[in-house]
Amino acid sequence: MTAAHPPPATGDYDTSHSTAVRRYNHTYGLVPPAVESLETQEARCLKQIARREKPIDKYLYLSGLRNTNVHLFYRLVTRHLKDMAPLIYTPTVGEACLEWSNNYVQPEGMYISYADRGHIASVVQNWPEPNVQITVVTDGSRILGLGDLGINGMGIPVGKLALYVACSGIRPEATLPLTLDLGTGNKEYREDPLYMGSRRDKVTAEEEAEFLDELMVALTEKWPGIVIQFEDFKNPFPALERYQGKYTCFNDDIQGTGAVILGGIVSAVRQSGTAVKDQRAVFFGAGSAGVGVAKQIVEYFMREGLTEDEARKCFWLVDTKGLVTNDRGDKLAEHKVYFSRDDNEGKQYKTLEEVVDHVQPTILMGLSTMGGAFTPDMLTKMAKWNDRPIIFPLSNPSSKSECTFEDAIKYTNGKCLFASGSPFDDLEYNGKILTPGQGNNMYVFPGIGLGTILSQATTITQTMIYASATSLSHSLLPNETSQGWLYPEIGRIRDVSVVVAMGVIRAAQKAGVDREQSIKGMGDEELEKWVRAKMYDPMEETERVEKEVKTFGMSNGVNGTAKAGRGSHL
Ligand SMILES: NC(=O)C1=CN([C@@H]2O[C@H](COP(=O)(O)OP(=O)(O)OC[C@H]3O[C@@H](n4cnc5c(N)ncnc54)[C@H](OP(=O)(O)O)[C@@H]3O)[C@@H](O)[C@H]2O)C=CC1
Ligand SMILES: CC(=O)C(=O)O
Ligand SMILES: [Mg+2]
Repeated sequence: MTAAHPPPATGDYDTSHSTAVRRYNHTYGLVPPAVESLETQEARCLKQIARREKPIDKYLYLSGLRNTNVHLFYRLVTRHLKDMAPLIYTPTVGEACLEWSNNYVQPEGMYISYADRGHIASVVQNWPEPNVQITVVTDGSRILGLGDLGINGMGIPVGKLALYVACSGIRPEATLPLTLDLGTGNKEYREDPLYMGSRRDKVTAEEEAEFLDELMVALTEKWPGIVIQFEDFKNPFPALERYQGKYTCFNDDIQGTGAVILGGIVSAVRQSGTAVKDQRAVFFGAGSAGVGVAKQIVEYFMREGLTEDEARKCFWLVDTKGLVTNDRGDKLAEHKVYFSRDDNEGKQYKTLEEVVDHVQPTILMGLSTMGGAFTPDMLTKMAKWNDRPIIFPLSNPSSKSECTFEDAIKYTNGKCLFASGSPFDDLEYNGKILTPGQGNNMYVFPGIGLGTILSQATTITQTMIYASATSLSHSLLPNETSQGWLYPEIGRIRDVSVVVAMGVIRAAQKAGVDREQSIKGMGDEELEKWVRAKMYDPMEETERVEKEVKTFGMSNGVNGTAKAGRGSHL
């Protein structure tokens, strides 16, 4: 009998590993003989990506890479984030979700069905990784602006967690993409023979609540301290309310988006030249993101000296029925009530156009899922009423953006302060290259997660979320600020995540929800060093494994039974 040894993990097939590591990991002979430099590996990957024309094919290639050579995948993504983010995240992840069941090759994460209620804990036990630190969970019911995609929404937890690893250095094996199969209202999918979820209608809100209660217990019993990020639920407010003081969790669409847009608005308001008290914000979309963003900005306006009522009155929210007012005649969803207007003098404004004309806003915010809703006429008027109109079409993916960067620039004569949810290319205007901001929660959630994990926070407080926004706004470099950018260069996102994580850690300490004792007395410089040292760096992985084998290989023999390749966790 030969001694049993664990099967190789995906990182073990890395062609950058030396012969000694391959022998140690029992992968010798299972990969081509050349021991390759990172540059050679990268050149091959870039060549393979370049020869695929469609973004979805590039996405599928990258998924394959992640599943067969995880560290190489992250080396590529971290070194080329500006080019890779649109392929592994929005907009391409939207297409990947739409076609998830058609393109299925491997699981990518965990699926838990409504039929599993009563024994969710035993399903969770099947996840092979012992040290999960963070999960992104969706029920697939509002995937980007694409509607209810059921379990095809798995692309979102997978994509968000890939950004956690690439942007804030959580180790890949410490992440759990989780999709809840609670039925779907998507009839087309239910009737599609290739759809891989349950073919039942979506469970009721009460059934979902009961299911989530059991899930939260199961997750935290298996992995105490796990950070739970709720993502792309159609109605996420009840769960946030139920769990936010009890578990280490947050809702990315309400709170992460609120924070990232607040981070950008602080600079935009400053550059607009209009005082906070004179800002008038029309929000197209009064859902989780719209209300989440508006609430964060209210808090900012209050810190700038407005009373809560004055701050609240700076917002006009528009949904499918028009301007949200007290006397509209329908029963308002609870989350809309706070912003409902009482100064419309009985008149109802049914369309965005009417509201825009009525309010003459300084800020036009789009979180509506309605691509193209900001018309040339509205954009032109925004430029007529304001020196620097703030135009944020934030819906994802690109096809749902309320306007393009090109149109915003064209119809405001280059005057607007712009950020979109999905990326747009730079463009030349009047001989100048203009760079659009990307107001996407990807600038904050990696830092929120990292800061929460590192401080071992028991809950994620509102002050931690607010700190992520202010830290983001302080993370711009002088050359970025001087060009009028609202968000930092995307390629610097690892550094930005460190700044955000530090802000979150400090806020956790201040709120008294932190448990990591060793960093309590650290100054900022020492803390930053400590945070950076805790981050997974795919560029150092080959060397780290090499060292590990040298150390442990000596005691275990070249074909030792211990396994190299798994890093120590954060
Ligand atoms: N940039 C970023 O980081 C983020 C962007 N988003 C994007 O924001 C969008 C909305 O997300 P979320 O708030 O969670 O979704 P919700 O479903 O919670 O909200 C959508 C809102 O838009 C309104 N709406 C939908 N269709 C129309 C229409 N035809 N006319 C007027 N209003 C309409 C809805 O009205 P009603 O209430 O009447 O149904 C609702 O208020 C998505 O595209 C998502 O991708 C979300 C999170 C982060
Ligand atoms: C970015 C994001 O979270 C969304 O569009 O839902
Ligand atoms: Mg989302």
